Amino acid sequence: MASLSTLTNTQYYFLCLFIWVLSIFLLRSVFGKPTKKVHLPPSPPALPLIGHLHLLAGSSIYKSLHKLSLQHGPLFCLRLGPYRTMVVVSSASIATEVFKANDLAFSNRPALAIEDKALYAGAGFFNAPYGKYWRFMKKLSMTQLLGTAQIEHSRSIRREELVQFLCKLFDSAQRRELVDLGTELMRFTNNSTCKMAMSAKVSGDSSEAEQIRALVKESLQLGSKLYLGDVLGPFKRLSFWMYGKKAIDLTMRYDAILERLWKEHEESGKRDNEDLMDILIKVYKDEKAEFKMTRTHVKAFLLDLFIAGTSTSADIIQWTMSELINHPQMFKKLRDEIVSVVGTGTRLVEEMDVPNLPYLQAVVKETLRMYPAIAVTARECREDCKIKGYDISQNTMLAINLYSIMRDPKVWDNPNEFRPERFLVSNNSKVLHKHQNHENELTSHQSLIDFVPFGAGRRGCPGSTLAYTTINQTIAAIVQCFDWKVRDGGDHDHDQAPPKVDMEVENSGFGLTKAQSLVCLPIVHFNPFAANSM
Ligand code: HEM
Repeated sequence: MASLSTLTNTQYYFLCLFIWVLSIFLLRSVFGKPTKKVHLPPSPPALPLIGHLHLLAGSSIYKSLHKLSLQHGPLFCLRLGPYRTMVVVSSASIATEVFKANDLAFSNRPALAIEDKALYAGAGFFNAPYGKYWRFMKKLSMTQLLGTAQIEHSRSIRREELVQFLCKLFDSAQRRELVDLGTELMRFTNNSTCKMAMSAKVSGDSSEAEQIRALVKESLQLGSKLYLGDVLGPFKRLSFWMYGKKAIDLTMRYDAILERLWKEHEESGKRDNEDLMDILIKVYKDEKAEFKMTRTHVKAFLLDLFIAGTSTSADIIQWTMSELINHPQMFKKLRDEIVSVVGTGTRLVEEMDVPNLPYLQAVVKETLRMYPAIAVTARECREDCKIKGYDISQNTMLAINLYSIMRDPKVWDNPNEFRPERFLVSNNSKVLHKHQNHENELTSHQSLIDFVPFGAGRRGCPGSTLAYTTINQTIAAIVQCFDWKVRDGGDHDHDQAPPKVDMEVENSGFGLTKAQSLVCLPIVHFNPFAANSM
């Protein structure tokens, strides 16, 4: 008989269905029907027991929710099985009400189905309930771990890894070899994060970074199944029965790497180049710290950083390069801008050049708008509240569709068109819009929250500055150094337009991932590592 952990998705769905049938009758017979009358947001017709779950099957969650919002409006309500209600937000004006007036009420996240048992779930920061631990870690993240000083401090690590990445591309270019840019970018962002976080080895047979890359990939796959287990309501811990062994095995492998690195950090004593693990160990040992972190808290936080920060940045760089290859005039405009700041044939573009490259920043923002790496963010309501006059009760799950908000035609002209200029004050301007959010006035004193690739409010992404830093410089360097030719089978007629990058999106998961990795040929335009160029 197949072990429970090897159940296919279909078998898993049927098992869930069976458990609902059983549990609904048990619970209804014990507790009866709720009596309180609430004014809920509109809702599509539901099926018995499963509610609206069938409407979410077969496609990426953001796509299914976006489609439903076109029929049912920017605020609607879905029933996920008999126990869970999910309210879906799909417009900038409602998101503004959530993130501004009700930010505190929506500052919890739904808990994972196997909480406390694996993946350090109970101790993680990403899923931590709003409370003493989350507030302590948020402050630590913003002031030390992911703050500007630490980002500055780790600049040389990012540059070293970027040079390694570019050298690989120069190598392929010399051999006229196609490069799988998607895979190489994932390796690059992972290596950078591993080194910045805990000075991990990124090359050789025992590369810790390679092991972590594999673990992060497995965690992401498992994570989406564990979130599904949430619809089992009071029985959600049963999903531990199905995926618990896998999750524990994964945690143990990750734990072994971290414990080894922790020991190395303690043995090496005080170091000049403090990484995140050094800072976390210091806080862990600090008897006077506002919150007493456990060893598990430290490890869980580092795991969160890897899961939240590596594939997201790699995906955005890959989408940006795909759009630039498909829009040669934008590629040229960006390269001209870089040359105007850095000069020709002198040096590699650096992080410090980015503030002088507004078009680069606009290109990256436009990619983040069109291809959010996390397309839907989930929150949970901490207390009864109202949105647009509708009742949202405590524990209701809130799905904020960042994709829909950033494609809202009421706010964005031609939202499906890639047009970086929209982020500049005027078409040929060299000035970016001042605020992160696109400037639209809701009232004279309340601006609309409509640019949300990193979410918003207190649970917004604490890694956005690091992400912008990595993405901007990497794109600038790739454009400065290489021209790109898309794989075309070699028989391409030179009178025709060059082949385009396939922009299809993978039909699963929480974000917009490219269905096909970007495979193309780098052609050297400028090599800053050639003699006398650095
Ligand atoms: C392009 C890159 C990235 C994107 C698009 C992105 C996007 C997001 C989004 C949408 C959220 C949820 C926000 C919300 O609920 O309002 C989030 C949360 C988070 N992100 Fe990022 N992120 C990126 C990079 C990073 C990096 C580099 C790190 C750290 C190294 C990071 C760490 C986190 C953490 C820890 C949270 C949880 C925050 C909390 O619950 O309080 N992210 N991110």
